[in-house]
Amino acid sequence: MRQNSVVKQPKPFITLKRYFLPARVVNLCFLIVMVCSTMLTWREVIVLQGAYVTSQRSELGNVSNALDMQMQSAVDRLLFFRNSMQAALQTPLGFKALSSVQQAFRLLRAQAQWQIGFDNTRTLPIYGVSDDFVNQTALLHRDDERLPDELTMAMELGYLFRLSANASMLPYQAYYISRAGFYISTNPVQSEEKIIPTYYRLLMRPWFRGQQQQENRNRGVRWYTDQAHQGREKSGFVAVSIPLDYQQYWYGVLVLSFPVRDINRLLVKSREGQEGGQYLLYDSRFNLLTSTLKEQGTVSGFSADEYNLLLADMEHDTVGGRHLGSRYVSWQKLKQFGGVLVRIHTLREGLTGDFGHISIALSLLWLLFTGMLLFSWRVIRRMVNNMYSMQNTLQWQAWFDPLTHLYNRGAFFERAKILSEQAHAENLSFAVIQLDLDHFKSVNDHFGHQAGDLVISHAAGMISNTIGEQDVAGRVGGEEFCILLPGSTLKQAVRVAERIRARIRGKEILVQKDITLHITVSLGVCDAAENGDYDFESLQSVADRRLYLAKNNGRNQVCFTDGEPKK
Ligand SMILES: Nc1nc2c(ncn2[C@@H]2O[C@H](COP(=O)(O)OP(=O)(O)OP(=O)(O)O)[C@@H](O)[C@H]2O)c(=O)[nH]1
Repeated sequence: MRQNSVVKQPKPFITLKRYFLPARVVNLCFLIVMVCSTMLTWREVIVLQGAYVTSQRSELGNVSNALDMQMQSAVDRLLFFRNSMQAALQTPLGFKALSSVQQAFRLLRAQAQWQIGFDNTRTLPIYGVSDDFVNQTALLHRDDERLPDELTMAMELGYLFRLSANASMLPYQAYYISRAGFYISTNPVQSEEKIIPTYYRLLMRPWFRGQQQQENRNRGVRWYTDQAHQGREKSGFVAVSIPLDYQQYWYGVLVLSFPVRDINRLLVKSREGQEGGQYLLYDSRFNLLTSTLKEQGTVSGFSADEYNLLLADMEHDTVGGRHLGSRYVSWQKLKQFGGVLVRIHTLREGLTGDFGHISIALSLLWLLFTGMLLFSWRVIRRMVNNMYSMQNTLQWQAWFDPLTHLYNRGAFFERAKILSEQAHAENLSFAVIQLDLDHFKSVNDHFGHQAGDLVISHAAGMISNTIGEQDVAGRVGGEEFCILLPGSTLKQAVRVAERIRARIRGKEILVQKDITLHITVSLGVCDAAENGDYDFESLQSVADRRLYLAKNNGRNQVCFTDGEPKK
């Protein structure tokens, strides 16, 4: 017997209702809100991350542009010096003072080391070595014809070196190293015995050796770098040099050298005003030149794997960045000497900066929102579940009788109307059984109301178990039941009624401790075919009339005619 609904609903609607249970709808809504809020927060995080990366690159860009500018101006100066020197060689000045330099040289040239300190407030001293030193050293050559002009040119250059003395952010040392066994420098020697070692060291530098004809065929500007080794920080440099040639003769080399320690100072200074971050400067082969890390000069700042990852990135781009563990590493190739400036920003630095504060606030907001969402989801889920079960209970109570679990009178009549109309429309037979417990009052009177209830519910159980799937039973009065049998003829309905009567009669009901009862029922049966009338109320009144015929005739029997009932 189907008892789930009085009014039949279309199948798709029932399926939809099953899937869209209120609890499921609540789950779905909250899930959508949570996914959307998480996606929105995630989007914010991505935008924030983009802004962070941009800020890192811009900080790095500022420093690397400053470095590049310093080095570009060094190149400009170098070219200016070279052109001035060529002009000086072409048109030597005829000042008397300058010719005294040549005289001084003639007197000193045989000495192991010498210095011509002429007009030191205007120009720079010339430091030199002996003829023997020059003769014994490959690459050096003292050409007596060219020497006078070169010496006066050197004095003029000293004047220019002084004029352009360092006012720049990045100090440099300027040198002219002549192949004729002398040099001038903005970095004066402390004592005369240092002239030979200094000159020798300058000759050994790649910036000098690298300017030989076969090494630098187009005779242009060349950059050279040397790492600052541990404990020998002073030795590191980034230098730009150019050969001085005139009338196909290689006179010497002009060099502007940036000591690594000064570059380091510039990098340390650049960090001021920035939100943390450390800088590492690498040469074109990605060897560390200097870094602002504490362990400066001793570490590259990266593990071998990280180092290789960065190298791979740098193969194709001139600027980039990536997260390495908890650090963000941005890098930019410098235009001037092929070096790479790297900025490392740690998570700790990031968290204490603006982006960190915004990220923390964003995460906390998301956590708060999600927490509140989950909390309200639990509350609403519980409320919806309670309301749903309450609604089901109320609905059940509106349709069903709590004692027998059969349709109550109102719901049964509604259902009966629908089923009788359906049977009529489909021209099906339609039978009705009206049933009443016999002498039920005496059960109440003898054994109490509770025992009476027990008897009623037992009788209802037996009715339910006896009727077919398509049949519908309802409790239409205190101990009165009605059964609809759509598709059953009168004969079939009488057989069902008989079965019910026999079963109830045969059942021993325990009403009190040690007390059992046998009860009987009287039944009236009719069907629509008898009068061709499908109106349920008419059918029920016929069945009721026959029920009373059965009662009058002695009870415990089925009556299906309006004449003499049949026992
Ligand atoms: N225990 C109990 N008794 C009920 C309930 N509803 C109605 N009754 C009682 O059922 C009895 C019906 O008695 P009557 O209508 O006089 O009929 P009867 O005693 O069954 O006798 P006949 O129908 O003539 O065989 C009344 O005493 C009602 O109080 C119920 O829900 N529980």
